[in-house]
Amino acid sequence: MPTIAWLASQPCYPRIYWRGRDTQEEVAAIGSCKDFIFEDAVDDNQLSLAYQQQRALSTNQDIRYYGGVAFDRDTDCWPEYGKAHFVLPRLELRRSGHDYKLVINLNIENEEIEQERQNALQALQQLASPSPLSPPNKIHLLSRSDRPDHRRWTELVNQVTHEKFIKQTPKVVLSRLTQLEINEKVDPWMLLASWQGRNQNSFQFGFQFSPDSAFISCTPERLYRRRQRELFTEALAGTTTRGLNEEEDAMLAQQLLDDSKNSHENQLVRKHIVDALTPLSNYVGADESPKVFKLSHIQHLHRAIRAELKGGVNDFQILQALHPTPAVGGLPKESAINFIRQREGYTRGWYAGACGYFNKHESEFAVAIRSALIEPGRINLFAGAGIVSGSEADAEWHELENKLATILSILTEV
Ligand SMILES: C=C(O[C@H]1C=CC=C(C(=O)O)[C@@H]1O)C(=O)O
Ligand SMILES: [Mg+2]
Repeated sequence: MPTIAWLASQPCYPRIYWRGRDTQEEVAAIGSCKDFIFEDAVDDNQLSLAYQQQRALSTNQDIRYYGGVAFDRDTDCWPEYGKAHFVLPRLELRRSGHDYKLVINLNIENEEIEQERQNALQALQQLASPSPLSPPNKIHLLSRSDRPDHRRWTELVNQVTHEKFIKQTPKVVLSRLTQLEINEKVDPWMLLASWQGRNQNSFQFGFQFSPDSAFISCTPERLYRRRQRELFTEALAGTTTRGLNEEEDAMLAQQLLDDSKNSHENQLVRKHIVDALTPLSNYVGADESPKVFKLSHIQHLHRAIRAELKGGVNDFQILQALHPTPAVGGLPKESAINFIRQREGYTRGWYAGACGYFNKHESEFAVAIRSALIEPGRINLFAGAGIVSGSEADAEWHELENKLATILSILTEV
């Protein structure tokens, strides 16, 4: 039985799913032992403080807090998701290859231990036997709307690429919300399982805090993975489509590698990440030349980056330094984010946020792009594109479409 089907069969919330990109591990978590939601603006220092307090309560090395941080913590947020939301799950099923481990968390901070033991037992007794996920149905689309629409998108791209603006702000990653109105029920876990089938080399995760809303993502992009003091991150930016045959595919990949606009898009991310990590690290190394990262409908430029962190550097300093990277925000960070905040015309919420987990020895976060927010009667899809000098509005609009191609091909007849 796939772990994701087990998760979808359980009657409790939150339901959380996490699968790393190149780790063999998969996690399904249900219920919460502790829940930390930040509805008001919260910076990394406040998050760090809350985390240190939690960490001081237990010496258990296995404890993980799963959750996410919104793209922009200074604007409105989605209800339930907040500006940041982390959960110490009640139960976790962790699979590593053929090994399964069931983790049960008890919160004995305020509760009587006997009461908390009862709560945990109850959660175990409530576990339902899993049933297979039903095969995906194509949705009947009532309508589709895009925000910004094509006309507004063109204006925005022209504003960013205007000589005067781009001199000060060389990159802004503009994005679009595509809303699909439907009148049937879509199972987010079924959708995520199908998405996972198409892009095995991506992260897959989902957060469902209540029955009516789920945020799922099948993203290729790692924000960072930390093992003790070793840090892995990357510059993933620059995009083209896949070819219809091997020859065409290789030609497109070569064109992507040779293209100056796409190279620039990627270089800016690489340079920024290296600069941001340097004060926190004893060593930072990044690929000189990019490689091509292939997904089912598109291919990206990719540079791997590795750092040896200085002693005492914590996850929140890493988050602060990296998030949002110029692969989803822009450069300089503040001016790009201001532009997005003022002009994009919708709330990104957790789209392009950072989702993953904290643990004492190893933490991992993905960048929540290629994502969807599933609500009753509506599927919200998100796509962004890095606007730099040389960007053309129509080509970038097309890039947004290409980024939605996989999920749209699962949802609708194409
Ligand atoms: C912001 C997104 O993609 C980023 C990641 C890879 C390539 C990108 C690009 O070529 O523009 C974007 O920077 C998205 O998919 O929503
Ligand atoms: Mg691009």
